[in-house]
Amino acid sequence: MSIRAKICGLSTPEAVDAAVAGGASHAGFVFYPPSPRNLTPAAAAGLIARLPGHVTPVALVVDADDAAIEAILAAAPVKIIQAHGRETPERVAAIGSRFGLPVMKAVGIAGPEDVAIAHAHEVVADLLLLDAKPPKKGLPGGNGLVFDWQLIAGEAWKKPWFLAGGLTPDNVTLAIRTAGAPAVDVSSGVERAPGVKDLDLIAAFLAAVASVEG
Ligand SMILES: O=C(O)c1ccccc1NCC(=O)[C@H](O)[C@H](O)COP(=O)(O)O
Repeated sequence: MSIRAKICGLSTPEAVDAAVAGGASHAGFVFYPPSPRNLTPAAAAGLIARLPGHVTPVALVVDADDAAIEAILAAAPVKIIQAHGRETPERVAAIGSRFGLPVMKAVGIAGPEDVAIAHAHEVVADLLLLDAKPPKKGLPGGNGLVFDWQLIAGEAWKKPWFLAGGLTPDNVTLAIRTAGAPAVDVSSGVERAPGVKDLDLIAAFLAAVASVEG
């Protein structure tokens, strides 16, 4: 089976089209005002309209309350909610049942204790995204930081999962092989400046992923 790839933090039609052309399975849209990749729900809706049916639109939120998620869903027809803050398993379950959409819980991994936290989340989350732990100050994700893939090598997961954190066209092949990842997620590694996607890097990343035997 081929490795799936999500390009996150898309904010222009050109970048969306490059993700689709390169074979991305998921397209991520950030709804978090401090981020350089933040979008309004209306702007995201315009970008989602460009996606063919086989590319799944994902809304990335950070500790969002129900009203904020409602406002996103009222305008933007996303199919997965990516919870990328400090959401507890209880909050992840509540988001899923309130909005009737799959929830992908992002968990920062820096040590074995974080792997245990990810396993606690897989009981309620529909998907997991295993990412680098963010710095104490700054954005809770999208920082281009790599974590030690050996921490999850050989780990068995009950839910579908994505490997994230500092992936690039140059390291994604080794990352997939080391972590045994069935899917990957990238943002900074396909940018030429924070929030500015590079179309050639998107193509190179997706070509590297496609070249890995699943
Ligand atoms: O991208 C952001 O600005 C962002 C803001 C707040 C929380 C998460 C954010 N991004 C997460 C991602 O883009 C990805 O899901 C993933 O963490 C990969 O990021 P990167 O290391 O930049 O490839």
